[in-house]
Amino acid sequence: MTLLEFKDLRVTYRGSRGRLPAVRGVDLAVDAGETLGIAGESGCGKSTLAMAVLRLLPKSAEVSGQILLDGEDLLAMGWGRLRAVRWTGASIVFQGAMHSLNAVQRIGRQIAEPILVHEPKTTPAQAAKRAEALLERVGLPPSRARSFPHELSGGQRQRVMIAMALACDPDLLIADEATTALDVMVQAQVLRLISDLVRERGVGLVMISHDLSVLSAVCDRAAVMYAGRIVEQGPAHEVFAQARHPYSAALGAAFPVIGDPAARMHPGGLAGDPPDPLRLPEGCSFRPRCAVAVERCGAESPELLEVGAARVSACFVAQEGMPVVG
Ligand SMILES: Nc1ncnc2c1ncn2[C@@H]1O[C@H](COP(=O)(O)OP(=O)(O)OP(=O)(O)O)[C@@H](O)[C@H]1O
Repeated sequence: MTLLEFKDLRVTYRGSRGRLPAVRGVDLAVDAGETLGIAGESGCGKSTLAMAVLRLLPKSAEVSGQILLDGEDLLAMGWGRLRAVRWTGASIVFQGAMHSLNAVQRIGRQIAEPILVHEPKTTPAQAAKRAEALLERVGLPPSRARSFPHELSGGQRQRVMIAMALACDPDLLIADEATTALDVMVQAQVLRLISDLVRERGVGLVMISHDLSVLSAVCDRAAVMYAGRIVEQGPAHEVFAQARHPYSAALGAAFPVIGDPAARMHPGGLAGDPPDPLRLPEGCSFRPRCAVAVERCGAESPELLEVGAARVSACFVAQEGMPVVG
């Protein structure tokens, strides 16, 4: 059953330099209990997509299309309904979310707060008990409920944010670079924790990262974004190990998993910079950085089309069945 669906989502920021198209027509679906990774370099529109789900974008953002959560359009609903959906329907953990904890409030109280707001029949004692159980589930001693944020390490605070995001049993969790600010060892532990928790609770997960190898380790499916569009989508390990778009291949090579034989399949890496969204090139947006571009790529923008079982790619070369690594 489809849990979350983006239908032709477009987000344009109005600014002093003009209108900046950050998301340019994204169609994407996540099933209940499924884990979807979204990969791409900085600036490709991943966070804009994530923020759009809970309507957290700044006023300068013009949004069109639909974002359906359980069939209900989040972009069309009133603020009252939206407040009810936040935390219970969908919740989000940001990069560096640990800095958004309230410095002068105990951890347990902060985790209990969304429970008390969204479940008015719950007593403060019951909410406190649930907060302790959640702390335990994210690998922290329940006694930490009495701690203040400054008494915890960065990794522990990020675990608290995950506990808080899951406090009201949402159907969907969005993790936007949720482990990027942590050191590598802690990153791996927190990633495993998120993946265990969503599977055990049947929560749908959208995990956003610039690192395709991270997503391939955690997610069922992966979508790769470039210049505001999805350019490839498929089973996560396949997108990483056998990319069907030259950008995914380069992204996979830029962050190879040490010791993974798949890492050797993509020589090269990621040279050059993504295009300025205000001055996108003619034809395919990736063409200026692409080693396998053909003449047509400079004239036409490729659609996202099927290139194999459960695989889609917006690349003319892949659509012709040719190798995407030069
Ligand atoms: N509030 C804003 N006003 C104007 N432009 C913005 C705003 N937020 C983001 N942008 C621009 O929109 C584009 C997409 O940004 P976004 O943050 O969604 O990308 P991202 O892939 O999440 O990158 P990062 O990983 O660096 O956050 C970029 O060109 C960015 O400069």
